[in-house]
Amino acid sequence: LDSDGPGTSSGRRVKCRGRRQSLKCNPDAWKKQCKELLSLIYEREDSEPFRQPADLLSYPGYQEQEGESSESVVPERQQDSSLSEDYQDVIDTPVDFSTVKETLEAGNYGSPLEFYKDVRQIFNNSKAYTSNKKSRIYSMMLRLSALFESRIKNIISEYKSAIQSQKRRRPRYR
Ligand SMILES: Cc1ccc(C(=O)N2CCN(C(=O)NCC(F)(F)F)CC2)o1
Repeated sequence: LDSDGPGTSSGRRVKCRGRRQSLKCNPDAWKKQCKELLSLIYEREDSEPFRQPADLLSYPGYQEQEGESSESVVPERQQDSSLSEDYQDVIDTPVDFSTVKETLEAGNYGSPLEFYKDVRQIFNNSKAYTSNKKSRIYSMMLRLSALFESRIKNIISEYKSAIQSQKRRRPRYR
């Protein structure tokens, strides 16, 4: 992501002379691009487990129902050790796509790098929480992460070169 791209080391990036909106020079273009990427993620079924905060309530039957005898039949899923520990005990920084979406729409990300950091936390939490690399949710995360990484790298490199070309140009007096 750090490669400057052609023509930026020596002279000015003539591509960005005075036409910010249409070319790859608009340092604010990343916001719309990240919103579009987030919509694409929401369209994927793979994102379903990551669209709202994870907690054991989302797994009905994992909580002792009121008045249920202590020898309640354990749903067979509970035997999957990957879910036996409380999510909040394992994960220090819970984050899901609904919080990322809110932050982006509120304009509370200063750059696509901050957006990238939060989304990567979603994926890292899933890696940390699973104890079974074959679990369905983990495999959903892997597919979603591959899609995300393939799209975010261009958003970030365009943002970085827009910033670079902004630094080299003469200050414009409004
Ligand atoms: C078995 C396994 C391995 C890794 C994960 C994982 O990444 N989790 C835990 C479950 N989870 C939710 O509980 N999500 C909330 C709702 F409502 F979608 F279920 C998503 C995050 O889970």
